[in-house]
Amino acid sequence: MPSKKALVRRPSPRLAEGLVTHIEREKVDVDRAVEQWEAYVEALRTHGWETIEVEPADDCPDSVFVEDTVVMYRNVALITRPGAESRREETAGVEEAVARLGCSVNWIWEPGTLDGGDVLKVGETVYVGRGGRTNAAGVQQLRAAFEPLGARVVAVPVSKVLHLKSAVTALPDGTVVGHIPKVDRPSLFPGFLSVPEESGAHVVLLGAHKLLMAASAPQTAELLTDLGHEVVTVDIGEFEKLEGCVTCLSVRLRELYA
Ligand SMILES: NC(=O)NCCC[C@H](N)C(=O)O
Repeated sequence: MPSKKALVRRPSPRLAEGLVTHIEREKVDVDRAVEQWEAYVEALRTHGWETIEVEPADDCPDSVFVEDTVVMYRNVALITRPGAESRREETAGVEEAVARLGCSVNWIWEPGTLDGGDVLKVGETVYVGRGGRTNAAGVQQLRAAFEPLGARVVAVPVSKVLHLKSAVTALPDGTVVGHIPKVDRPSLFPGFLSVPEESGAHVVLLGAHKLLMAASAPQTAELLTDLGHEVVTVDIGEFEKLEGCVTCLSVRLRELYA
């Protein structure tokens, strides 16, 4: 049976020092962030996901954004080489966690850089954002890792936001959702739905038509509910101050067989 496991990583006490690239820095309340993280993890559990905590990386301020350190395709875990040097030490603990789960492990190597936030899977299509964190060598290495497994890798430019998945994610039916002012080339996606809020572009598929979204996108939640989806919301305001989204706080492992 397909698995419903999700990797998560407890916030570092140094979270407030996390990187900020495209927005003004705002003070982060770490205690509040921990509460928000716990509620996020609880939402995953409530909707049927077994959460697995990666060993915390207290010296790495951005380590809670675990999605950036590994990309899954089938049972292969591609350990990334994050574009920001300050994030490179985050990968060791994640590598150990996925190896323990029985994944095959592969790596992005120098000179490649790639952040998991730049990778969006829609069926067998793997979109990869070529932007501030993922370089051309990273894209090539991702192709080399996943195309032999049947993936169709499509590279798309990202210039307006941190990661591809800060701009677009996908609904269960494959429709790509994005907030137009933040999307470089909406026409690259076969089915594109424009949403009214930037954080409305971030959905985590909890299963069937259930979507996890940030509480900061009420109009998009209404739009998607009206299209027959069930929307579950969480407040992740402290992580949004660091350019984090609902997607980046977990890595869903859907194709491991127990
Ligand atoms: N995949 C994501 O959306 N990751 C967010 C990473 C935020 C972190 N402050 C960073 O700049 O790397």
